[in-house]
Amino acid sequence: MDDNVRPLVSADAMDIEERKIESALRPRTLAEFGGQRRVSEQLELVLHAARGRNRAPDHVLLSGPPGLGKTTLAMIIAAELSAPLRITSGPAIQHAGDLAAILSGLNEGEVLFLDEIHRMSRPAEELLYMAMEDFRVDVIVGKGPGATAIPLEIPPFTLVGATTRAGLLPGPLRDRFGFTGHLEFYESAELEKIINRSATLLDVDITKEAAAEIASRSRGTPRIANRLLRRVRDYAEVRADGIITIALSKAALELYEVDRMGLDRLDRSVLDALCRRFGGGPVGLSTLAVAVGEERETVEEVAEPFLVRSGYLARTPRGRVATPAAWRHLGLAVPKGASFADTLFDAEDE
Ligand SMILES: Nc1ncnc2c1ncn2[C@@H]1O[C@H](COP(=O)(O)OP(=O)(O)OP(=O)(O)O)[C@@H](O)[C@H]1O
Repeated sequence: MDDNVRPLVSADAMDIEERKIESALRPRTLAEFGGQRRVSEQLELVLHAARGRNRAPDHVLLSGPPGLGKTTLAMIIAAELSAPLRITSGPAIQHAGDLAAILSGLNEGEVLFLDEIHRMSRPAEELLYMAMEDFRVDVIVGKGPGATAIPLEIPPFTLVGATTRAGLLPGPLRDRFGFTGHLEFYESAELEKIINRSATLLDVDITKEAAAEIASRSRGTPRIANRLLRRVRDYAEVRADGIITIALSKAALELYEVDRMGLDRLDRSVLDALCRRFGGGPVGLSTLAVAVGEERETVEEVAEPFLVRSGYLARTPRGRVATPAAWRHLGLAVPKGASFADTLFDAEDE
């Protein structure tokens, strides 16, 4: 896929400057963390109780699509416990020894954030089971029949695991988390508040209607809301007087090809391939990913959750299927006798 076809939502397309701004916009406390009321309240309780007992809280698993606040919550957990935070990720831990080194370097009460925990190697995962439960790891010294396991004590710590694919975690690993929080997509009103907060931090003037317009195109995702706000701010500064009005937001978002339902180029190209090339499906995920020139994971983790939630795409045992709403969204006639069930949800009032 050529570079300017990269979706505005793709995390890897973010440059360093963007990451810095993203980090500056992160809420620092649970009180500042908007939305996810249930998870916030539950976490508040877990942390409060742990503080009262003066003990490290249970391990926490956070799951949900990208950009909903898992990293932010891990940082907040550490801050609320006044504990240092160590950050690593599943793909960075390919050998059990990598994990043993990290764990043995932890101090008492520290919070270890393990992002993309579902992508850790199997031997590392097994080592983690023991560390989570017994605060101990066995370090294997030597090879073959002469190898010996030397037990190593680890000070009590709290693991915060994050995953976009909770279903991929083996049961024994999932069971070792004392608290699991599933993050849901945000309501527009919640995103509007997040946009207003970010606008204040960025010192940008935005009208209430404009904040609502950006929120409604942000796919239920704060990261996207903040990113769209920054792009609209660029537009306002370059083409107008810096103030973000509703007309200006609409013009800017049109330029960035984010449509009124919040679909971007990647979403539309997935739907387009599904309808025009595969007659609405069913089609396998890998074939669909090749057709749009993206990684399978990008289609599955970035585009699909929103398309499914918005009622444009259905996952069936035989593959991905476009719903009637998808055909209509692309301005195409809904074919008669196609394989989808007409009872599938309809995203638009058309
Ligand atoms: N509840 C919230 N209130 C305000 N801002 C939020 C909230 N949740 C997330 N954000 C903002 O969205 C951005 C992305 O959040 P974060 O990095 O925590 O997401 P994530 O779920 O860890 O994503 P990934 O799975 O891609 O790592 C951050 O800049 C953060 O400021």
